[in-house]
Amino acid sequence: MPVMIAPTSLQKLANPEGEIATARAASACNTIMVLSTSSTYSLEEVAACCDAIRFFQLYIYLALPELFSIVYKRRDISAKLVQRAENNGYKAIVLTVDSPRLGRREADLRTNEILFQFNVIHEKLLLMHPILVVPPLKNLEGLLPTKFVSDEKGSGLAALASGTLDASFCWEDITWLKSITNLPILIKGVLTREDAIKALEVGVDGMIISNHGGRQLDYSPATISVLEEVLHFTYCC
Ligand SMILES: Cc1cc2nc3c(=O)[nH]c(=O)nc-3n(C[C@H](O)[C@H](O)[C@H](O)COP(=O)(O)O)c2cc1C
Repeated sequence: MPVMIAPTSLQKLANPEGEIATARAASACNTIMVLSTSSTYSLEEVAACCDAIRFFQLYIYLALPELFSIVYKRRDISAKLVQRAENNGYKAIVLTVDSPRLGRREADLRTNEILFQFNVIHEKLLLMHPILVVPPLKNLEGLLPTKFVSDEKGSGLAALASGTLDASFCWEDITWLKSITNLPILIKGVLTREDAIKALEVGVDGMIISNHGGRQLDYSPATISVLEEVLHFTYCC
């Protein structure tokens, strides 16, 4: 069965129905939908609007450093998301492991985008900074502070990611993830044979070979060029 990954909140800028439209299309085409943590419709809303088989894509969170002087891990946030996915009939967790940091977003740097709104949209700010204002990330309402303001320069999106995503998440943490859910766990972002071996050792149920669109780490190999290496290994096991 084909799998469709709904890319996130930015989708809503192109289509006001965002992931709801993707979910309906997935139902109609008998396709599995993977809903992003960062979706603009909540995982409950998406579950209520379609009978497609749905997986939930998970990021692992930190507290925002702007509001807490010490950065600390917020596994509780990820755990709550996993619980909600389970309660709402999602059939697997897709753990994204390839974007501990965002890439150098040159378009953001060029436009000197200075402000990024997290969970809040102010019309006035939209007029001042029409380049990128991300719509509210509904899955995180009540779990993370609602407002995030980036540094004066650079990509607000990259600042948000480095301030909220836990770049220290490692193989041992998959044991933790497995301990909090009975859902199968897929990891998204495997690109090497070594990582595929490690993934099986820690007990993941599936892998998505991906370089996140080639837009995070510089010099990531093209997915097609590593496919054979990873698949060959998997078939051999
Ligand atoms: C606008 C946009 C938003 C994305 N958001 C997410 C996301 O929230 N979570 C995620 O795991 N991947 C996200 N991705 C990456 C895609 O899921 C996917 O990995 C990428 O388009 C490359 O496709 P591939 O994985 O088939 O190589 C996003 C991609 C784009 C273009």
